[in-house]
Amino acid sequence: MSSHQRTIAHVRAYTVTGGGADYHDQGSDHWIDDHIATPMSGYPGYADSRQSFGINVLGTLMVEIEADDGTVGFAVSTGGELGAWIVEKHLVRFLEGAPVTDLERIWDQMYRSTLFYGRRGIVLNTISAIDLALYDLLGRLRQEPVYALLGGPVREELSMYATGARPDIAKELGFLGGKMPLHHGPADGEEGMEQNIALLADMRERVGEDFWLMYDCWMSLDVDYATRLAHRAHEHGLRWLEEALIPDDYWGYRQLRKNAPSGMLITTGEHEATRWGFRQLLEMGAADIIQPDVGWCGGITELLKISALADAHGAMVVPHGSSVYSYHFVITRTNSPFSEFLMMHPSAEEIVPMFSPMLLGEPVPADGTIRVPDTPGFGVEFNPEIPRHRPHTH
Ligand SMILES: C[C@H](O)[C@H](O)CC(=O)C(=O)O
Ligand SMILES: [Mg+2]
Repeated sequence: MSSHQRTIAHVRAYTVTGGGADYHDQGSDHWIDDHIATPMSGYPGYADSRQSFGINVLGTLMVEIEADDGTVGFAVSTGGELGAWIVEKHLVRFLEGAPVTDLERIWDQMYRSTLFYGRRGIVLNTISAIDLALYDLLGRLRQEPVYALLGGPVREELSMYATGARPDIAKELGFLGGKMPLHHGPADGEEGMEQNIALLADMRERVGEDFWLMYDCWMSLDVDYATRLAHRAHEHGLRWLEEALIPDDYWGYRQLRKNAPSGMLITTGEHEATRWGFRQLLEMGAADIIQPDVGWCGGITELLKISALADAHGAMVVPHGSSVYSYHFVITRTNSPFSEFLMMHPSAEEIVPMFSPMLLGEPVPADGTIRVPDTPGFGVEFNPEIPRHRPHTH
């Protein structure tokens, strides 16, 4: 029986804690929670740690989809118990009993039926996890890697940049660039600005002229501060300024892109979702690179549409994080020339798998490049030693 005749027999949703898809869910000594500037930095009680305001409250959502022959596909995203509830109590009705190849219809029904409480955020994370699990299932049924389902690779391997506290070590490890978290925003005044510039200058000194350095501002700035930072950082060869403003401020991004020094790229989009959100960014000329997260923007089904839109607007698509779920996509797109690797080692000094310890078989960069697994589906298994919990059933 060929895969289009197979149907979905069971859908199950689990929660998992401790790193993985909710990569902010780390120990307190991790670089990812070390006084990073955020939209909450103006509130003194929440400036030192992102966990203090709840960045890790969601946890990981794991969705498992079983076909009528017993083949199981799965995916993980950020979403935890809320996501599990949306799967089991609401969206499962569009899946069970349907042909496993009904990706477009299932996506459309999930999106339309949740419009009254969804459109982005946790609902789109959940829709993404289901869509990714369906792609994994389809790949397993057809015995093909997901990249083959998407039209095949346009290059042999992925070139990676590293996100973390140590671009100097990322350079030694062969990455093409290093993106650091910004530690100070408007609430830290001019002294904070000087510290931001001093860290960049120190890193530039360590890595030399040609290595890419970027700042990830995680939605923490305003247009004035971001413009001043961009011009100061330009003197130290900052390649791009990422997510400087809150995601809803499309007008601010448009202004910032106009204000930025020539040659500096303005990037954003990891907290944006769907073709309509990205249409807004692209039509307003708000970013040089868009950075959808395939686990949050609507899954592969939606990312294909976002990517086509970006291509027509002359913008690059460099997805945020997301490990294998991004890799299988990026390898098939000419307008996604490189990819992100989040350094999840606590001090960013060593390479560990991005969704560690949740996935088995997750590829890691060697000399700054990743070869995308050619095993069926996304090519990873859920680590059976990690406890998972099914909080709701249907
Ligand atoms: C480092 C950033 O603050 C965030 O944790 C990750 C991110 O935005 C990115 O990888 O991009
Ligand atoms: Mg970012």
